[in-house]
Amino acid sequence: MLIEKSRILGLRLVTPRPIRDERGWFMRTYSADEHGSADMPVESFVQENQSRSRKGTIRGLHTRCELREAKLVRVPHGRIFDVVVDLRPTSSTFLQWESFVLDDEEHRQLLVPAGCGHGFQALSDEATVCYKVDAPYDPALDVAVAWNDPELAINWPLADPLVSARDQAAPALAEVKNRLGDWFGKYSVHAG
Ligand SMILES: Cc1cn([C@H]2C[C@H](O)[C@@H](COP(=O)(O)OP(=O)(O)O[C@H]3O[C@@H](C)C(=O)[C@@H](O)[C@H]3O)O2)c(=O)[nH]c1=O
Repeated sequence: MLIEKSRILGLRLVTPRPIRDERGWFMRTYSADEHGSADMPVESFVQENQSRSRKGTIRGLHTRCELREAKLVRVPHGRIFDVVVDLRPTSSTFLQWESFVLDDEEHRQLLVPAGCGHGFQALSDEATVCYKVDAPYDPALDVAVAWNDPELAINWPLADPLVSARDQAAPALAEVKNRLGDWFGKYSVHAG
C-alpha cells in the first residue's frame, strides 16, 4: 500500500496494491497499522458510510464544525471526481482545493482532513462511495459551502448535476468566510 502526501495539509492519497491470481485479485483496503503510520486517526474511526449516486450527481461541499470528522474515502464501484477544499484558517493551505479521480480500477483512497470541505461528482452510470469517519453523525455540527461557489470555481466535469435541496441551498464561501474562525479557528491543525 502506497501512502502519499498531497498539496493540502494533512491530506493523504492511498494506493492499495491488489494481489492477482487466476481467480481475480485480493487487496487490503484498510489496515490500522499502515493507515495509522501515515497519521490517520485510526483509533477514532467510529462509523462507515456508503452512498450510491447516479451519473452527474454532486454531493457537497460538506464539512463539520470544531475540526471534527476526518474521512477516509474509497470507491468500490464506479468512478468519481472528488474535491477537497481547505477551510481551516490556521492551515498553510487555507482556501486551496484539489481534485482527484477515484475509481474501482486504481482503487485510490483519500484521507480528507477534518476542517476540509468535501464533495464529489459521479462520473460513471452509478458510483458507490464508502467512507470511514472519526466522529459519530451529528447533523447539528454539519456545515456546507456551495458546490458552485464562484470564488472556488471548481471545474466539475459533468454539466447539469443532480444536487440535493440542502446542497442547492448551501451558502457561498464569501458568506461563511467570517464564520470559519468560529468553526475551526480556535482548533489547531496538527497533521503535516
Ligand atoms: C451522513 C449521514 C446521513 N444520514 C442521513 C441524513 C439524510 O436523511 C440522508 C442523506 O444524508 P446527506 O444528504 O447528508 O448525504 P450526503 O449528501 O451524501 O452527505 C455526505 O456527502 C459527502 C460529500 C461527505 O463528505 C459526507 O461526509 C456526507 O456529508 O442520510 C444519517 O442518517 N447518518 C449519517 O451519518
